[in-house]
Amino acid sequence: MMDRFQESKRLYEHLGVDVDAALRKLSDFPISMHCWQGDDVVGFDGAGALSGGIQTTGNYPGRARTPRELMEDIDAVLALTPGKKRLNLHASYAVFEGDQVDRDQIKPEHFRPWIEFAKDRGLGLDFNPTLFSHPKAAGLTLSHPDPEIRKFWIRHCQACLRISEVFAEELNTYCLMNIWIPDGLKDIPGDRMGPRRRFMESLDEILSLDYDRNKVLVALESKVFGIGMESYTAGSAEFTMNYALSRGITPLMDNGHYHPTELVSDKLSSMLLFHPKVALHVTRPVRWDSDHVVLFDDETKEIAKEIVRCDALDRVLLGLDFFDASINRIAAWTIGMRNMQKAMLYALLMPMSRLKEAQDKQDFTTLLMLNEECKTYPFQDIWDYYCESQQVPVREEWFLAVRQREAALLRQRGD
Ligand SMILES: C[C@H](O)[C@H](O)[C@@H](O)C(=O)CO
Ligand SMILES: [Mn+2]
Repeated sequence: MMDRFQESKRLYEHLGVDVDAALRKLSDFPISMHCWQGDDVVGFDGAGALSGGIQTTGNYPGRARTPRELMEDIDAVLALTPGKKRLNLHASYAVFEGDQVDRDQIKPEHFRPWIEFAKDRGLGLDFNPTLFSHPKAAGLTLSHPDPEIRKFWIRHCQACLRISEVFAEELNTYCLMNIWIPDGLKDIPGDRMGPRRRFMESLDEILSLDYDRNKVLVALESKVFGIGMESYTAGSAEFTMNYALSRGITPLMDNGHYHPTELVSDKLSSMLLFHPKVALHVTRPVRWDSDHVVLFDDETKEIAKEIVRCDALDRVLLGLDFFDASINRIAAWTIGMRNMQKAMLYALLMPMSRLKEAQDKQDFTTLLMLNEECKTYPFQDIWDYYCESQQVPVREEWFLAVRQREAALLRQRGD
């Protein structure tokens, strides 16, 4: 492998790319791994059916049912994925060793197993209040006309701020706490301003808590529609971008949350001009916000290229967000995590300064030629070398480990 790597490295260097620097940057760039692919976004607080206009489809056997099973599955994926990782939790994954409490009463102690899990693996923890799959989330939450419902979810989000602070303190890294609400309407609204004003006021109350803004980065995730809320969402892109900019929190773009012809890769540079940090949920929408497994496809590569072109590896907080229950969940996670790393490496191996120079000179012929020729450079040799250097399986060898584990897993967990 080393001979192929050295030969391919020379080709990239001839193109003007510093391969060693690319590998170093890649190994330092964290991907936040979403916990919810492992159990179909069910969680452990008895939430029951997934609500909020999102859906997991499929019923492949072996879903993780307990914190221990989910942690085992996360470990299985970590062993197959190169690079730096963080773990992204939802509040509904609280572990109640004593009496269970409602979501507005959760405390850091309810996440102690996760803190120890992350500490033992050198992982940072990111966090999400869970404003769905709950009796008080039957439609609207932070934008609800009933002040008691709003106050419940405000208390929940403030409880999550305290938990996020403890995550950051104990793991000695920031915690990104991302707020997404499902609030929307199935059909044409009679009042678009009211819910958005209430949402804004609820967020202001949440952020009035004296939390450590150096440790906890609050993000706000937009959405354009959901199942059962096709006609209106309170947290539209315009709302979340303006709220985040005006309050100094972090906007989060999920590339499944826009109209089909809109591309997050095209939005990122604009956001980076006005925000110190931008958070992402990289996913794959198919016909709708279907949360398919991330592919090594053009848009995933283009998002990665924009992060590199904008020199924003320390300003873009990248997490994955997909949940596919139709295939082996460990394989789904591993494919998505490895593909995001591949896309970042692919971008880091692009001759960005030459592409920019060609564009600035309006030499669009060279620009097109370079973009196209780069597609057939020996990326695979560099990727294989990277996996080997990160002590993870090369090419499809990771799949053997998944299949070997699956048989025992299915005997233990059944359907
Ligand atoms: C589980 C996540 O909070 C959820 O997927 C959210 O990020 C989203 O994208 C909803 O469509
Ligand atoms: Mn998302």
